[in-house]
Amino acid sequence: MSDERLIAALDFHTMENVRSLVSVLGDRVGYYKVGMELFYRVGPEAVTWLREQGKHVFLDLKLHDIPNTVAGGLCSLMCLGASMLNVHAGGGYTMMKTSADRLHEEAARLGFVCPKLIAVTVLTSIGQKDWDGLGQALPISDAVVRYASLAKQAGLDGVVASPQEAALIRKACGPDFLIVTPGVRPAGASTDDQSRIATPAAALRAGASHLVIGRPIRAAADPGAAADAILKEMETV
Ligand SMILES: O=c1ccn([C@@H]2O[C@H](COP(=O)(O)O)[C@@H](O)[C@H]2O)c(=O)[nH]1
Repeated sequence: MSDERLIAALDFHTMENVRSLVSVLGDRVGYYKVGMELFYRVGPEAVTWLREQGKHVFLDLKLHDIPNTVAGGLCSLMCLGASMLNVHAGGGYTMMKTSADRLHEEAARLGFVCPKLIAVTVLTSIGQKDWDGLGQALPISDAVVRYASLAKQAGLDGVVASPQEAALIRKACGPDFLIVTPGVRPAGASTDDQSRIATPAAALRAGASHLVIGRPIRAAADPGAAADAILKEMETV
């Protein structure tokens, strides 16, 4: 059976690819991530089709705009039935608070189950060189914890962060806060464009609640076997 701590990223641009991978993975995976590549090409069908297959969906569109615009966008996306939506914490406390408040109000008004709302802290592709180029004053890990604490104060359910910051976030934000970690790579796998990475077991041990894994499964010669190996490693934690 599936382990709902594993979220498989469907970074495809056709539904044919989606249907094929979901069929190969079968009951192993119950939670999928729909991101920009798929949603911008295919649209809402990507989410509604997965929901019809009984899968949970993290709709990872990383909204980043002024408070009213992000809140309105989230209320529109909520109608698709995803279990989790996200915004960029860099939009600030007011944007996150307005978003969380409006999403809860709209869900109550429509009688929907409110999706979890999480905030992207510092992208897992950002390494020290990129960070320095942005002229940031704080170390990456301090900035991530600061964003996570702001997200919690604003009423969000959790954050997206690298597994390397999971332990610090867990300490700062408590046991119920969602810590969704991309940048997860089985030992020896290609890092691709990710910078702040850890293995599945290390991410869970550090306190991640969910692991987002794309290419290590999707691009494997045998995606079913790759998912089985990851799930087996996750079972050890
Ligand atoms: O900081 C972030 C936020 C989101 N992502 C997304 O997660 C997956 C990771 O895919 P891999 O193939 O396992 O690298 C991808 O869809 C990203 O958009 C992230 O990597 N980092």
